[in-house]
Amino acid sequence: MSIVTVQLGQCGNQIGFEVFDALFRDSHCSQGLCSKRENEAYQASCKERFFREEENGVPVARAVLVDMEPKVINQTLSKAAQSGRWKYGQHTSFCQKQGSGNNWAYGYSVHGPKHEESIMNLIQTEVEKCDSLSGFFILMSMAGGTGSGLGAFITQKLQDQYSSSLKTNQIIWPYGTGEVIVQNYNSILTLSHLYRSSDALLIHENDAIHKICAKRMNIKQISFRDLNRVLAHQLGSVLQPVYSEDSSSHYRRNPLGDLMEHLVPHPEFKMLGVRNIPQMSAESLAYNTFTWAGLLKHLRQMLISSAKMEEVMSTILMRILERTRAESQGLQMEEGGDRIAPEGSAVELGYRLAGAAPLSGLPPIGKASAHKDPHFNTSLANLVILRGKEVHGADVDALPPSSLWSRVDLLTAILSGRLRSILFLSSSLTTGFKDPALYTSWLEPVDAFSVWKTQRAFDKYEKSAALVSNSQLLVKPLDMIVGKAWNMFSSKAYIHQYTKFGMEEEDFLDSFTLLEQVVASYGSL
Ligand SMILES: Nc1nc2c(ncn2[C@@H]2O[C@H](COP(=O)(O)OP(=O)(O)OP(=O)(O)O)[C@@H](O)[C@H]2O)c(=O)[nH]1
Repeated sequence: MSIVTVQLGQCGNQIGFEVFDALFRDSHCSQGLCSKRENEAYQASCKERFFREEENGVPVARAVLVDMEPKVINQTLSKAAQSGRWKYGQHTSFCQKQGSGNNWAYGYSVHGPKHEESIMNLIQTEVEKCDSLSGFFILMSMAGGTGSGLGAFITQKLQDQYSSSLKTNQIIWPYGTGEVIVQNYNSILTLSHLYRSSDALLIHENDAIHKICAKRMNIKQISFRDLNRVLAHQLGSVLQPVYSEDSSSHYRRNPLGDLMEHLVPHPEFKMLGVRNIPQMSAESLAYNTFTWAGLLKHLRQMLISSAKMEEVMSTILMRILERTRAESQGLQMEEGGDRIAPEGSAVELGYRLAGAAPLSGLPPIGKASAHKDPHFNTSLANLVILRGKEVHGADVDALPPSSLWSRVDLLTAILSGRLRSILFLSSSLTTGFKDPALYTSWLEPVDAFSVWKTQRAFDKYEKSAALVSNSQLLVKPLDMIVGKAWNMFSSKAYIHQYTKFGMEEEDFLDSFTLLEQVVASYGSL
């Protein structure tokens, strides 16, 4: 079955190019470490999913490109054509002369209705070229204007027009430092709208990807292109063909359906995060060898410790700086000089840490995110995908105790007070990813955890492991974004920029309500 990808805005188009390039390069690389027959089957399956054949034999991406400015689309089309490996179709892009100026309302309420017909026609033409449609993969940022606003609009239209096809949105969470003052408004509007019309949100945080570029890839001057390559690798490690459970010679046929079946057991929970290892520079890779036990140990550690405190803290500090900057520019973000932050939210915590005055003013929001233990990450569903040499010997059920919890880990955990994690780990040295303590009580681990394996190696890695997780990992960043947007909304800052394009304050309130519910639902796992 095939996937039609819709790339929207600067971010969606730039990432889209890297994803198709990564998929193509991997499926044609000579280091698949498997038989020729197997490699051919893998290539054919990848092609069926993401590419169609054109008359001259050059594979064409099953994609539609949309932006309101021509520059990025032109660059994307020509980069693909110049690669000589694959290209985009001739009449698969739509662009205009003027972007959305980072205004979600402009993308959603102006560009959306105006260009709906043209964009939906392009998508329909692409759908008609698929023998069998698995669904739509929609790439966009959460915080700009076109990708986020128009992307939310188009996802809604896809839901109306193709209600029985799956829609997965890959969305980019903005840097916490804040590139644009209204990014939190755009973000909550995007998330709340997608929550209504999409089946799953595959979320990547720019901060987290940036960190991978700096620490694991050892890149000094990090560009969007670097970020996008890391992202494309992560997405490829999830989306490339994998054997089905009942057969180790046939690839799964329904890529989006299979993901959804294993990861989204309830429509209230549709935020998915991706982790994968190893991901490192070619130089480092040459000096490293990996065992399945070691890779699984690290993947499991990434899952159980939310370990996001430093990111949270830096975001809080940036928020305080942002606020100071806004105030010095005469922007009254909060009434009467009172510090108004959602009680229990990270912003409030930031004020407390900064020694600020007690809170006042607003009804609490995001309260439900007061987790039992802020360091522990409970999952609803996890999927581990293993690719490479001797994969059938990789045991996800029983990790050797020595590989689970090193002394350094233990010391770090004790120092950081992760008591529940320590107790949990010490009681579960042999239960791997199927430990009931990892999951919410209303799902049996056997239903909540899946593992897919394939011996065909991915990219340049002899062995690699990816984890797609529907868990509490994103609750903290979500709570922060909702809290920041609420702070601005309470003083009506910049609201006129949205209402002048037809939005109402009620729309914001609906978004807050929906996302509060999401935070509360994940918080109660
Ligand atoms: N990872 C990644 N993030 C990007 C890229 N380009 C932009 N972003 C992020 O996307 C957000 C801005 O969205 P854009 O896609 O640039 O905006 P747009 O959708 O084109 O909307 P307008 O510019 O308002 O027309 C910010 O959070 C950026 O950090 C990219 O190539 N890669």
